[in-house]
Amino acid sequence: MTAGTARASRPRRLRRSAPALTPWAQARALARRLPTALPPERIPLDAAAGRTLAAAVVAAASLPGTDDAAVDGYAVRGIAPWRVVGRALAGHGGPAAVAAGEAVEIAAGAAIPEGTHRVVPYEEAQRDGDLVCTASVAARRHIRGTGEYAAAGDPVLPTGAVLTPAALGLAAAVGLDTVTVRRRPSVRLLVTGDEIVAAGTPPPGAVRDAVAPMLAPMLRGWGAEVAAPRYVPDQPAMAGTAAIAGAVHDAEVTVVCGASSAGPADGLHRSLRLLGACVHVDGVACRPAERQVLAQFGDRWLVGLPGDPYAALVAALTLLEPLLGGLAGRSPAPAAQALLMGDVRADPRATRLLPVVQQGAYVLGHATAPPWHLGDAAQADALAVVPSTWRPERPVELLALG
Ligand SMILES: Nc1nc2c(c(=O)[nH]1)N[C@H]1C(S)=C(S)[C@@H](COP(=O)(O)OP(=O)(O)OC[C@H]3O[C@@H](n4cnc5c(N)ncnc54)[C@H](O)[C@@H]3O)O[C@H]1N2
Ligand code: MOO
Repeated sequence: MTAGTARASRPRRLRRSAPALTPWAQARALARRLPTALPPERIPLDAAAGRTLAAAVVAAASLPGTDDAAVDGYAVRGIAPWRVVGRALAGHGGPAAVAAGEAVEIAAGAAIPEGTHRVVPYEEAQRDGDLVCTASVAARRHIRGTGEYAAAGDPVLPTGAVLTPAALGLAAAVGLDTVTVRRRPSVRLLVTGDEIVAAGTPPPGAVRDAVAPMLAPMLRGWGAEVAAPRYVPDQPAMAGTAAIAGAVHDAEVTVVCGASSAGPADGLHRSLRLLGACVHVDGVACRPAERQVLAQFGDRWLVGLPGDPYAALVAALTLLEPLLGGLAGRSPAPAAQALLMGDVRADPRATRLLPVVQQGAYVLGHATAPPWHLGDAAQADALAVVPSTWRPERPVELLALG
């Protein structure tokens, strides 16, 4: 078992009485900082979307690879008028050099013949037989210099960056077929509760699982490899402990939904004690989703989410998103901020997380969102983080809903 060394990360021993709550921002920071990034692997570009770079992308080729035309037109040398002596098409070469008073009709992307100093775009050129001239005295040369955007050997994307579609295009543009990324963390979700059904219309007394359908795509969006959820009964209690032991063995991150409170069927804490977990966070000072858990078994992690679906969403954004970011070695993105309008008040004892809708430069929040209902979150653009000290004129941080 690896215990954190910093004071803030020292694990708390599980107690029967209510443990002290970790402040929301501190819980997030711990989840981000405690894990060690997974090992790197080299993979093809077409498998790398959404992965995190474990090494900078370094240009193998200069971009552009040669001085080339930025527009279609005439590459010219000397003073107008110019006599057109040939054509240069991209990928096909053309006249290697021209003399003063000569021009080459050129396609965008074609290497410019030696000696030409400017490309006159078609729309600025007047052609008459072999001759071409221009009335434009524009200073733009319309020539891209070799390595103007990247020289071979230049880093073009830093370690920790997420490979977006544009980033993959850039890696290809500088001549790469593979990239070095972090291995994806594997995640197993355990959905607890005798009342929970995985599919169909729930009969009276049963509750349809709302958490696995919500969490699986979020986890994939955060770069995880997500195994099929397992449904775990509350009874017998050992079933939960065995399910957790199995999941911790199989996956880097185990997520337990429900059973995090102190009710008669809520066995998570008992299982953690039996399995010798190192508990870093046991309750977070936020509304909703106070009952969240972050625990460690060696290099394996467990996050406990409250069963109520909106509270589970809040807890996933509080602990799971930064934990997966830490395991993937991802550089934290700067937090989006906005001014918050609506009938909202801070809670003096906790950070509130509210679904908000974008309204121009502002976001609009509702006074409360009940922990058990996803109605507002399902139509929200983000969750706003409302600290206990918040005042209406202060911008709030926004958490993207994926
Ligand atoms: N004495 C107290 N009791 C409770 C408190 C409290 O402060 N004092 N807090 C309540 C709150 S708030 C929450 S949240 C729950 C957290 O409890 P658990 O994490 O143990 O969750 P469960 O009891 O298993 O379930 C709570 C609720 O959510 C429904 N649920 C569970 N899983 C799912 C799912 N996958 N999909 C949809 N709905 C789910 C479940 O049926 C319950 O209604 O503790 C309270 N108790
Ligand atoms: O505290 Mo519960 O975790 O909000 O719904």
